[in-house]
Amino acid sequence: MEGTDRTAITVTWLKKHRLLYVGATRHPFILGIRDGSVDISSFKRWLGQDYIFVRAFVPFVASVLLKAWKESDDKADVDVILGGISALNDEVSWFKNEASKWAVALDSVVPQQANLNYCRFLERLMSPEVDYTQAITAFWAIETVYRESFAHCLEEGSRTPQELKETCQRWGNDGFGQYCSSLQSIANRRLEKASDEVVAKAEVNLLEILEHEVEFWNMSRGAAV
Ligand SMILES: Cc1ncc(CN)c(N)n1
Repeated sequence: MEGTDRTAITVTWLKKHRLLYVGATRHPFILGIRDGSVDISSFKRWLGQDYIFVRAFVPFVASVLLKAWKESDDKADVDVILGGISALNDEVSWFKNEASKWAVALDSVVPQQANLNYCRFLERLMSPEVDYTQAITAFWAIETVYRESFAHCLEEGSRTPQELKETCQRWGNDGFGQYCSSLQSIANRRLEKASDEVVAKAEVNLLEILEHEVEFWNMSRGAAV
């Protein structure tokens, strides 16, 4: 059907790796927020650790912007990524506010191993050997896990506690959903034109991202790291 992209590569991947995707987006930590059973100390641990992650995410997104500017076949990509950087700027301020609300001392949070591993992976993705197609696909995947996870906490039937709703809105709102769709369209467009080697690498990166996301949620729940 004209205008309908039935074979978008990212959609095929999410079906192929459904179990892992569901593991990353329907993790017990998220389900605990959604049904109200979440342990607030877990939430606070997640908050402190995610602040560290987001700070490491900023240079990664800046590297994606640079690659888009140099390599993209569509100038509009830079605008979408710039919007992401602007949202990240708000996100950093939000973390600081939220941390003071919950009495989490961000300066004394020590990054846990799962966080360090994920940040190291981001650094690998920043390397010049990783091309724009791989970088934008990874960017889409990382944002989408949060979008899908937190949107689930706001869907009908959820019993998310009032004091956690704003957190869920941050990534679960429709605007963030639109932004993730824009990233997905860019990723699909690039993947369709990419070599088999780049497509294969991007798929491996997606799997690694989903694994890191699961580990990140595990860490928040206080699992051994
Ligand atoms: C671990 C993690 N993954 C994704 C996001 C979304 N920016 C985040 N803040 N933290």
